[in-house]
Amino acid sequence: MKFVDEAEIRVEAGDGGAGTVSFRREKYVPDGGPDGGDGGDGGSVYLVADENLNTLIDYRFERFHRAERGKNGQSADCTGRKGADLEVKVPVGTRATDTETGELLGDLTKHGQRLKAAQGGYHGLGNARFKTSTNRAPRQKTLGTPGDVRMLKLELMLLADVGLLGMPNAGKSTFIRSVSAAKPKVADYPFTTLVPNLGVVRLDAMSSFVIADIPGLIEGASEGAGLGIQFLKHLERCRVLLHLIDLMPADGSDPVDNAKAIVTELEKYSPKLAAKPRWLVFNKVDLMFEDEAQDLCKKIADAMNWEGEYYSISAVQGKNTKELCIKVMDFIESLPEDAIEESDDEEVGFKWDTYHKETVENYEDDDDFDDDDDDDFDGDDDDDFDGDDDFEVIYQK
Ligand SMILES: Nc1nc2c(ncn2[C@@H]2O[C@H](COP(=O)(O)OP(=O)(O)OP(=O)(O)O)[C@@H](O)[C@H]2O)c(=O)[nH]1
Ligand SMILES: [Mg+2]
Repeated sequence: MKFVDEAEIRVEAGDGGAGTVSFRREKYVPDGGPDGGDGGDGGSVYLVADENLNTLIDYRFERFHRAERGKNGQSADCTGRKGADLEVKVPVGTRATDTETGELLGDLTKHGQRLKAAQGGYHGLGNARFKTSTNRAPRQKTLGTPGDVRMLKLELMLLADVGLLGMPNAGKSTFIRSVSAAKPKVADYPFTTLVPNLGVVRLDAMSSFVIADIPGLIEGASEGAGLGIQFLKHLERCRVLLHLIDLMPADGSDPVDNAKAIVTELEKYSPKLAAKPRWLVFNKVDLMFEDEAQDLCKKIADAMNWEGEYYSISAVQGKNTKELCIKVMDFIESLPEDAIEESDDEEVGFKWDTYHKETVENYEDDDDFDDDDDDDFDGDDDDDFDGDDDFEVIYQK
């Protein structure tokens, strides 16, 4: 399953600093010559691929990125300092496009790869540069050129490594909430989840995987019951499926029947999908005593003639969930690289969880997006030819 994560950002390179007009003024040096220094170049903005990042979500909040402006030249032939470059870190796999021209800037495919997204302005010249034999006291200077300003679309294709499968209310969304930062809605009625959700499970700085939560399946889904099987197509590219089974369904249904129904629907949908590595995950062990739960899990697995892996967890209490994720990670890492199928599958609109959505909405609501009250960064007053600081600006620290 391919999820598309995307964000639109504005990058502004720094303007070049202006040259200055100045004359040497010193005791006992009458009519000192011109000594106005050049300005410094403006800083450029670079996109840098960083394998520690998994998503572009942060760039939905931090939308404006500006490199430092070059300082103006000063008297006594002092050249202005160059503006610092700004590095915008993005996950490996990010593609950047200029939204105005549609130009593809490039794909960042390797850790550490740098892509210049906006060129800094060139410095202006000070009056010392204009001194000639005929003009000993030039009053010319030039301004620096403005830095590039671009709107960029960043896109990241994410491949879900793990897919969650199960009846409504099995606890799929609860599970993804407990193991990742994703916060899809959880409720005790069927079909709470209506669109796929994605979570990134991070075990440590070096290992993480992407997990997809899809709406529940019910018996007859292949004939259109419930929400049907349309969402199963999102699991086709996963490397392992976790089939969640509610040990004690609130509607009194039999967990064995429920589990078998899911397998039947899966087979009807696609034998290929049904043949994928699939593990049974018995959920809600907190509802009974430990040994009772273990007996029941075994009973269900036997009734299904299950010979593969099975685990028991409590998604709500986070019991055994970490252990399960470690097993999943080990399994994924043990697969040969070429087991990853490339697909030109249609893209799936990516839904971040409600938590992120609400945060974005609140952010937009409180309307201080173009508040420039904290603009004390522009202390260097003179020749600041872009007076339009209507944006929240992220500065290089
Ligand atoms: N006791 C207990 N309840 C759980 C556990 N996991 C989930 N639940 C409850 O089961 C109900 C359904 O959970 P969801 O996570 O929404 O289930 P789902 O599989 O995502 O359901 P759909 O989105 O409708 O397909 C909620 O009331 C959860 O609080 C668990 O480990 N123990
Ligand atoms: Mg759900």
